[in-house]
Amino acid sequence: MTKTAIPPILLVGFGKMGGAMLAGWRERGLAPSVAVDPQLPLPPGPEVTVVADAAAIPADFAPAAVVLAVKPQNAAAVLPHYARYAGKAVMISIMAGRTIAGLRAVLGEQAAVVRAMPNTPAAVRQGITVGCAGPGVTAAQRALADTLLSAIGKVAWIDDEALIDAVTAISGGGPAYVFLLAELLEQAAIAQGIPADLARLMARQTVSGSGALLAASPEDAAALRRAVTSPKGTTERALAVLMAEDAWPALVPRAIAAATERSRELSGG
Ligand SMILES: NC(=O)C1=CN([C@@H]2O[C@H](COP(=O)(O)OP(=O)(O)OC[C@H]3O[C@@H](n4cnc5c(N)ncnc54)[C@H](OP(=O)(O)O)[C@@H]3O)[C@@H](O)[C@H]2O)C=CC1
Ligand SMILES: O=C(O)[C@@H]1CCC=N1
Repeated sequence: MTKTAIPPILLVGFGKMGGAMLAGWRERGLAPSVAVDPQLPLPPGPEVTVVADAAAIPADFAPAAVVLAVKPQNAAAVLPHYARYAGKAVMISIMAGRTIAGLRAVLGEQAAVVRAMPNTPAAVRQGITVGCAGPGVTAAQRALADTLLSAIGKVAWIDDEALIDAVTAISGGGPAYVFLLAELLEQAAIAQGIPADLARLMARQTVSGSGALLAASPEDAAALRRAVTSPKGTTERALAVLMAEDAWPALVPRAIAAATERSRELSGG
């Protein structure tokens, strides 16, 4: 018998993030669901009916949750087609920047909206999602959202919606910064004369192995960093470059501030 831990979902936008969430839900056991995307990507499996637009959703389909995973710039055009589910299903938006008030202005005041910010490790159920429940979200709806989001990784809830812009910058986009590090390590290895295949393996395994160690260890990140850094050794030399005042300690906060500001800009446009 198929395990269905996840109730029927209507997934609107089946791109990189929506697709990653769907992969996580399917692995967990997904009740028959519908995904809408004009791209009609590869059939994702028998439990998901893929349709090109809202008009093609079976009339009798009654989702427990509608997950809005289109680009924020498409929200104004796409959302009105889903207002008919508001008041019945909990509406879970993962769109960067789009506020609960802005979503309810389009979906109707009866819409129970959860604004959530996941990340792509959801595809392997290693994501982190931070959620914020809007007005009218019942305890049962919040519990349902928690079930859905827990199926793709860790979940935290906050009351102050304004913090979601910074969440977007840190954990929403964070995987990109980690993947950039893997790219740069690989390139630096090649520049030092290491064969490309080995450079790729070393970079990937160093990033994923460090992540696994961080996840498994009770130590904080700084302690794990110090454990690598032998006094007067090689790592110390590299960290002197990376931790210089104008290097990562300045660049990372600047990058996060830029992304946070962009999330705020996306609230309206
Ligand atoms: N990527 C990430 O790591 C994260 C993304 N997010 C948020 O998730 C959302 C999606 O991002 P992402 O997956 O990267 O973007 P994608 O462009 O990969 O996915 C969005 C998908 O929605 C499709 N789409 C466009 N119009 C409609 C429509 N009318 N109905 C249904 N689907 C439609 C797009 O098709 P087409 O290409 O033709 O437009 C595309 O396939 C964004 O709001 C983003 O802010 C949140 C956290 C992390
Ligand atoms: O780059 C973006 O706008 C989205 C939100 C967080 C990750 N990707």
